[in-house]
Amino acid sequence: MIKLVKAPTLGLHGQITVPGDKSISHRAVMFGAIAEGKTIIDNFLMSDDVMHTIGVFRSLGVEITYTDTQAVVVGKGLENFNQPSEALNMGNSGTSTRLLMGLLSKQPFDLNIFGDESLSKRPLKRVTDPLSLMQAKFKLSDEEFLPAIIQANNTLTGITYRMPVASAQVKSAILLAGIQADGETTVIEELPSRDHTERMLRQFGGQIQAKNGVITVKKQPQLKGQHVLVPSDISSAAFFMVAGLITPNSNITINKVGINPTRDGVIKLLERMGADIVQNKISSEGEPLADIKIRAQDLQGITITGADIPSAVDELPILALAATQAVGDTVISGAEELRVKETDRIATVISELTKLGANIEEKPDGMIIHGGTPLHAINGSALLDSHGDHRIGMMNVVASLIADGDVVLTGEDAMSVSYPGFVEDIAKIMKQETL
Ligand SMILES: O=C(O)C1=C[C@@H](OP(=O)(O)O)[C@@H](O)[C@H](O)C1
Ligand SMILES: C=C(OP(=O)(O)O)C(=O)O
Repeated sequence: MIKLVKAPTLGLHGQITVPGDKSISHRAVMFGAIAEGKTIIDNFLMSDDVMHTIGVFRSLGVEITYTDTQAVVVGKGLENFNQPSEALNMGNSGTSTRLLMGLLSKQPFDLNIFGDESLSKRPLKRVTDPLSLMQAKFKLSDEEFLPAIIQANNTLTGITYRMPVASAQVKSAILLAGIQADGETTVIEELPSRDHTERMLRQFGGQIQAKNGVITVKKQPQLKGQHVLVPSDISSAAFFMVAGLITPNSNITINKVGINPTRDGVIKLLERMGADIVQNKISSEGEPLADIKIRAQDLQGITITGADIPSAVDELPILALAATQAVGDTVISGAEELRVKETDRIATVISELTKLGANIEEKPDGMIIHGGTPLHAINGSALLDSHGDHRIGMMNVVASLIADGDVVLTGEDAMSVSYPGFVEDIAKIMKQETL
């Protein structure tokens, strides 16, 4: 349990560099492991989720070493993994689970996989349905959940698959099987989801075609180890963007954030709410980067619909907090995917923010946030809970910056799933009133 503190009246100030991108760090380890030779990954995210991806490949015999911000993977190729002696632990990580169900769907031995309580409630048929059409074989608990077995298999065949949900994890699982399959594999997306898998496959020397939501891969010749520079994670930066906007008198810069257009929905949505966000672009060979400048500002309520969700899917909790401070209502619809994340994020956002006086109506596919509520611990004190969900934990920490009364947070350990050191980094930009 930790005591949370209100920001000083002088606001939040200074520069902050958030850790490396989680989605890209997972993928860099995966591509590094199946490539030939060494992959060096800089600004690597050393978080609980990514450690589970590392753990899986170590169990498969891949040599991986790391320091604070760099990882080195000595690739083995797809056909030389060792049979692990134990079940593979995916921890809390949906990305590890779903991508690896595709990547490891053509191994000569069974792979037992399991995860924590939250991950064991998250749906997997969305990946096993298309992968089974490709002739991969799985056994799921209750035909949907972990623990599961990725069964031994020596054939994969390409398919054409129209995505029923916008999900980069499903798309990536199919593409990672597609690069080992006979024939062509095509994924058709209605709405664009994050394209880090496609970009990284190209960087590792692979061939992929992607145009207007139609993405095609074939069996690849041996990929080659690379030097990967991971951008700072926009999903982590989002907590600082909203903290800077809603905490009076703030003025902060968030350094070298990844602004891939399939991920920058949080910036677009905050701009629609009236935020003036300065993006100083930095030239880079890989993913696009920018320093982002934020000042405290008044915001207006907006309407967020299904088409807005994929590029901001993990940022909806912190956007909901921003909406509690906006003038007017913010209506979020088409966001049913939030119900199958680490928690039901529609329910947990509402349960936590209402403890601080927010006025939010629950809808099956979203919420209506009635803005303009000064946040305060009801009856003077509030016990917030991360519910084991890193993004709910971090939303609570940011909410406490503007909340009156005594606020404490339980389940703070969850934040290390994507951002170890988040509370310490928030403390760094709290300018002391005596300065
Ligand atoms: O591919 C990825 O790295 C991710 C995709 C998204 O999940 P879905 O594919 O389920 O939308 C996102 O919520 C998750 O945090 C990371
Ligand atoms: C949903 C998330 O991750 P994952 O699906 O990898 O557990 C997230 O990071 O918010």
